Amino acid sequence: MSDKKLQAIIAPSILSADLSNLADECQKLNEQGADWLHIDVMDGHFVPNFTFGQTVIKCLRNKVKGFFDCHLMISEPQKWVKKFHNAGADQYTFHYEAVENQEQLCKEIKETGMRVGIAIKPTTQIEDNLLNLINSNLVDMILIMTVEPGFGGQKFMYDMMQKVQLLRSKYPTLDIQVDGGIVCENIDIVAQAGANVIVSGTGIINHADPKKAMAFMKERVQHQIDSQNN
Ligand SMILES: O=C(CO)[C@H](O)[C@H](O)COP(=O)(O)O
Ligand SMILES: [Fe+2]
Repeated sequence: MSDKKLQAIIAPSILSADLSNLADECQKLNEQGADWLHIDVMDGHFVPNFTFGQTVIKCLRNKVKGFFDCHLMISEPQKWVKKFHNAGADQYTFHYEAVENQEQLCKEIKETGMRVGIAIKPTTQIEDNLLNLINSNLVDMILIMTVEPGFGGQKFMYDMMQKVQLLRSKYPTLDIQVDGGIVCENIDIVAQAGANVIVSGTGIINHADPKKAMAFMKERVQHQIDSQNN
């Protein structure tokens, strides 16, 4: 992990897109400067909302290039690793709260070649077990939720920045993602806390100029990374 260089990554959440026209919407986001496409998978059980599953991702993969950053807000995420890999997912971010043996699941995801992400809800603290998983190099990214998972368009929770700061102080090159309520107006707060992977749904897609919003967010986050390293 130590020779890795931290990069600003902008990952618009397609949850806010016109879902009747998803492939075109994804292509448009790619052309407008998305680094990753953030795909929110919800099962109506782990969270009180439904979105799409691996069948939709497989269809998208046939038409859309780029990195599919899949955020699994589902119970029993261990049951879907191979299916999502076969569908074309590039990263499999499961919720820490949804599994008992996180280490085993990390290994199973790694074996497929997908990157491993672990998400934590606002009420979940960074406990020793999570740090041990990061220390074992089993985790590529930690997702600090800045809203309660389930819906787009919610209000950003400022107090989650303590978790981002804690992780960044311990792991200078770990990918730390933030997700929920992030807009151009609060990008400096997440950047200063140490997040480098930015998910934004309504903040980008409902912006008058999504290309400009992504470029602005990226510049602010990269500026913060560069100023920390100099
Ligand atoms: O995981 C999510 C919700 O659970 C979404 O990724 C997130 O809410 C993005 O939408 P917005 O930027 O509008 O808050
Ligand atoms: Fe998400």
